[in-house]
Parts: sequence; C-alpha cells; structure tokens
Amino acid sequence: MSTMPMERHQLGDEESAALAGLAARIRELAEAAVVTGTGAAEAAAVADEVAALTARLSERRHDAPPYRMSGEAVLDRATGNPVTGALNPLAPPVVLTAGPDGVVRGEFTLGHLYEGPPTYVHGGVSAMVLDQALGMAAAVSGTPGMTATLETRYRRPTPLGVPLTVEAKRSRVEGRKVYASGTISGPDGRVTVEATAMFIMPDRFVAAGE
Ligand SMILES: CCCCCCCC/C=C\CCCCCCCC(=O)SCCNC(=O)CCNC(=O)[C@H](O)C(C)(C)COP(=O)(O)OP(=O)(O)OC[C@H]1O[C@@H](n2cnc3c(N)ncnc32)[C@H](O)[C@@H]1OP(=O)(O)O
Repeated sequence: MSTMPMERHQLGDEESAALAGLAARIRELAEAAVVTGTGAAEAAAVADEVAALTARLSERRHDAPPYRMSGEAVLDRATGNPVTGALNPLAPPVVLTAGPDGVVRGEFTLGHLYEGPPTYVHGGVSAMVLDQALGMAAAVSGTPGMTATLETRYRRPTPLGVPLTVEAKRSRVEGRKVYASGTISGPDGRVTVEATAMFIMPDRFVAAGE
C-alpha cells in the first residue's frame, strides 16, 4: 500500500538535484544495456557491479518515493512519477509546464528504451505521456481526478530519437467528470497521436474535502 502524501519524505533542493543526477545516470545505463554489444562475460561482470550499487543505495530506504518540497516551480511534486519524475529512471522524463491559457506543454525525446515497432515509439508509452499531460491539464484548471477513460488515435508513427511535443488542455466539466484533450507532435509539427480523456474526482476525495 502506498504512503499518503503527507507522510512522505520531503526533498530539499540539494538532495533533489543529486537524486535527479543519479536517475539521469541510471537512465543512461538502461539505454546502454539495451544496445550494448559487449560479450557475455563482460555483461555478467557489469551485472555484478550494478548489483553492488543497488545494495549500496538500498542500505537506507524510504517506504515510497519522496515528494519535492512544496513551493517549487513544478506542476507535480511526485518525483517518482513514470512520466515526469526526475528521480524515476523509467521516466523520459517529460518536463511539463502550464501556460496562462491552461495549456500543458512539454518537449521530450524518447530513445531505444521506448521502442515499439522498429524505430518508432511504443503506443502504450505515447498513451502514458498523454494520460499524464491530460491529467495535469485537468489538475491545473482546478479539477484534478483519476483517469476514467483515455482514448488514443494513432495518426502516424511517432519517431524515436527526435524532439517531440505534447500539448493538453481541459475542455469541459460535468459534475465530477472532467474532460481533456491533447496531442503528441513530431519535430515537423505534424500530429502523430491525438487523445481525449475523462477524469473523475473519486467520491471519497469530494467527501473528505467537505
Ligand atoms: C483523485 C485525486 C487526484 C489528485 C491528483 C492531484 C495531483 C495533481 C498533479 C498532477 C496531475 C497528475 C496527473 C496524473 C495522470 C495520471 C492519472 C492516472 O493514472 S489515474 C490511474 C488510472 N485510473 C484509475 O485507476 C481509476 C480507477 N477507477 C476509479 O478509481 C473509479 O472507478 C473512478 C474514480 C474513476 C470513478 O469511481 P466513482 O465511484 O467516483 O464513480 P461512480 O460514482 O461510480 O460514477 C460517477 C459517474 O462516472 C461514470 N463513470 C465512472 N467510471 C467510469 C469510467 N471508467 N468510464 C466511463 N464512465 C465512468 C459513472 O457511470 C457515473 O456516471 P453518471 O453520473 O451515472 O452519469
């Protein structure tokens, strides 16, 4: 069971920067691991070294990923988020910002780790990025919620290794249902994926806030 936000360790700037640097190096390691041409003996030797590093990091553990201190200029304090989390080596990470018009926007590049069809981004990865961006668009407009539906339309293949743009905006609110839409575009500005989603604020959160 994950820990509730208020019980989580809160990171200061220095700790946050150091751990983001660690995650960046691990991301490079993961990328190297899927394309390395090294032999079996060397791969086994590196695996032993990595296991030793994992043991070293695990000497002191939190129950769950920490949060950034509140007040930092980031949309989401969840450092372990798989899309935006600077501390999560699985996250590209996508840096999302919100404009005054409520549009959430981010630029990101996906490498070999995210390949689906040869040389193209995995559709599930595109859906994950869009889920996050649309969810943030709902949240920054003052109506956060859990994803109830997410529909993606893959218009053309999304290329790996080039700068991509994600954009999202809340469209309408109907009671607890919040709708948002967004796109991923390639460097030529052409849309590769479109998405619409519906988010619902769970009853228990509405009740808890009353
Ligand atoms: C919650 C607060 C979050 C706060 C966040 C703040 C931080 C912001 C910072 C940064 C943004 C982060 C962005 C994150 C982005 C990623 C988000 C995710 O990945 S979320 C994980 C994946 N989603 C789930 O796991 C949901 C699982 N499902 C549920 O928990 C429930 O089913 C839920 C909450 C979706 C609805 O449950 P009910 O009990 O509240 O809803 P009922 O009362 O049954 O229904 C209300 C109405 O909604 C319809 N409805 C319910 N679920 C539906 C569905 N899945 N599809 C279509 N309609 C649905 C029903 O038919 C009903 O409609 P009628 O009022 O009768 O017209």
